Amino acid sequence: MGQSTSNQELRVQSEKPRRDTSKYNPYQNKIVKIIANHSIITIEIPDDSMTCGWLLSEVIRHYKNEGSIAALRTKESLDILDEYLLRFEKSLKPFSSYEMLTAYFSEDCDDVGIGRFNFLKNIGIGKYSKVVLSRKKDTGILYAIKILEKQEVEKNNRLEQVIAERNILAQISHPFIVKLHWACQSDSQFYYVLKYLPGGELGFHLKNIGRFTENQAKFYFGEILLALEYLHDRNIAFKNLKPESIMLDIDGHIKIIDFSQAKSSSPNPYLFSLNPEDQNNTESIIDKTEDFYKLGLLLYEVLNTTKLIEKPDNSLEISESIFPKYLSKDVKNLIIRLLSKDSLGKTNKNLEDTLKKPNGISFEEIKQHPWCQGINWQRMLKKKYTPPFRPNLKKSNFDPEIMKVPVNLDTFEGHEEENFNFSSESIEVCYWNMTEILLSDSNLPSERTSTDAEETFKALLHNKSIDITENTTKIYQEIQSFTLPSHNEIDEKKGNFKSLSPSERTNKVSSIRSLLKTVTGVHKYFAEDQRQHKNLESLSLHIPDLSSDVGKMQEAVRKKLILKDEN
Ligand SMILES: Nc1ncnc2c1ncn2[C@@H]1O[C@H](COP(=O)(O)OP(=O)(O)OP(=O)(O)O)[C@@H](O)[C@H]1O
Repeated sequence: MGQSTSNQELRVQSEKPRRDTSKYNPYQNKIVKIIANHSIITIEIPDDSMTCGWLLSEVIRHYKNEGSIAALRTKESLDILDEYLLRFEKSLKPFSSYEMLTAYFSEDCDDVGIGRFNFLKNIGIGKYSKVVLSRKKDTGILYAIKILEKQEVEKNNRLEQVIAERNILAQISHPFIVKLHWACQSDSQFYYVLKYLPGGELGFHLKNIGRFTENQAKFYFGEILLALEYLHDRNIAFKNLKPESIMLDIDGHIKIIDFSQAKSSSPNPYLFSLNPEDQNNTESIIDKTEDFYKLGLLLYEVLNTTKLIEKPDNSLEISESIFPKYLSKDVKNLIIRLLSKDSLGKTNKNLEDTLKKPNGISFEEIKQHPWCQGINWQRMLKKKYTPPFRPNLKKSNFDPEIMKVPVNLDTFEGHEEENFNFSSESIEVCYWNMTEILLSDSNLPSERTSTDAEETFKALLHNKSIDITENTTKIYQEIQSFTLPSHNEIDEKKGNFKSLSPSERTNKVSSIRSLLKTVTGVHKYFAEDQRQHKNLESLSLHIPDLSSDVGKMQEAVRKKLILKDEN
């Protein structure tokens, strides 16, 4: 390592990307200062296209002291901006000049359980659980950890439901549903390690705003409907739809959380006999009907300043008078259709019809309903519509009272509850493997098939609110078709690299690289970029153990970016 720089201020002019200097550039370069141990690193941001990934890589490149920087965070630990800094593809625009940030140093951790995390603060208190914002010690990534007391679970006879919640979350992957990364346990608690959603509850924003306009409500309704459709297609009933179970991600798109009431029935209801007496089937229809009904209540609630209250017999009085005058005829009609509890085939002729249209309305009918005209459902699924509301990046979206409650946790590892522990790492390892293949110059031999990977990255890139972990399932599928063919197969394999001419190959590799640069925010990764920067030399990359999480990918990117000692 070079000479010690502690207690010294490092002032580093970052290499600016090539641009046409003949044109006048009125942009005033922003300065960001990063406290790393006892030194301060000053980075000049050349322009607004620079990303959080780029900033992190610059800081790592310039830091020469002990320790490995894993992430950046705000000085005052503002949770939403801390999460923003971890999303590599995000622009540095929201940061003002002379912003002061702090480096987070990777902590070694051999623990395989909940000890891998540092608990930061309470962000939610539910009926059965508390939710704590936590940072993974090695990667610096933030997660929301939902914690349930085993004693309480037992007392309320909820073990079956707790395991069901874990099983359901482990098998699903959808842009509008929270992702479960790990499930683990101690002697006294269960933990679900979930993706952290810094935008707060929809209910929290609804309270602040009062009510949504029909257009705003349509956006949320559409994203929720797609999540419900995905669940019902897999025979999962959510059963817990309310503004508090819908959270906003950093861009304002929704994610459904809280599967504490969810129920999963037979994988295929049509495998059941069509006997209306069939207990399971009937229950499954009722559960799904409940989702439509609650969707109706939710739509009413977000458009009004009040909730619809059920009578003691659980019925609702539905008439024109319950609707305020400003609502359109179409939305009133849709709410009434959704609130109809006519689910058990009273009007449907047989059970098969009922299964397709659980409460007299099907997903297709809702999508075709006049109020939903104009929604392009494919666009909606790809998050192409701009959210009506973007969470404030400068202030927390969580209840300050809850955050004041101190975090007090027992982390003793204890006996295993069968079927509880879970890890999404295998999927992430595949993501890592693929990234490694694409990143490594020497590892791009002719026999690799690049098309699937390229398509994946393209798809990721087109989705503006790209979220690396959210796309891991898709990437997992892609990696399956990205296996290295045996030598005998190489020549026969159509579409592989070998079948491309040298110039086609170069084009393909360079397009994959440019996609990857955009995705990771790391712009000076490859040898050809590095040649332009004398100081930058790629270190040979050796990651002995790939059985870790996506953070390894970041670590590898960082390692490659470490500057060779200038002396
Ligand atoms: N992934 C997440 N990111 C950020 N905050 C979250 C996340 N998951 C939950 N929370 C916060 O924690 C609160 C409680 O979580 P959740 O609703 O899952 O718990 P619960 O005990 O099942 O609650 P309920 O009382 O609704 O049954 C949520 O309302 C939300 O504010």
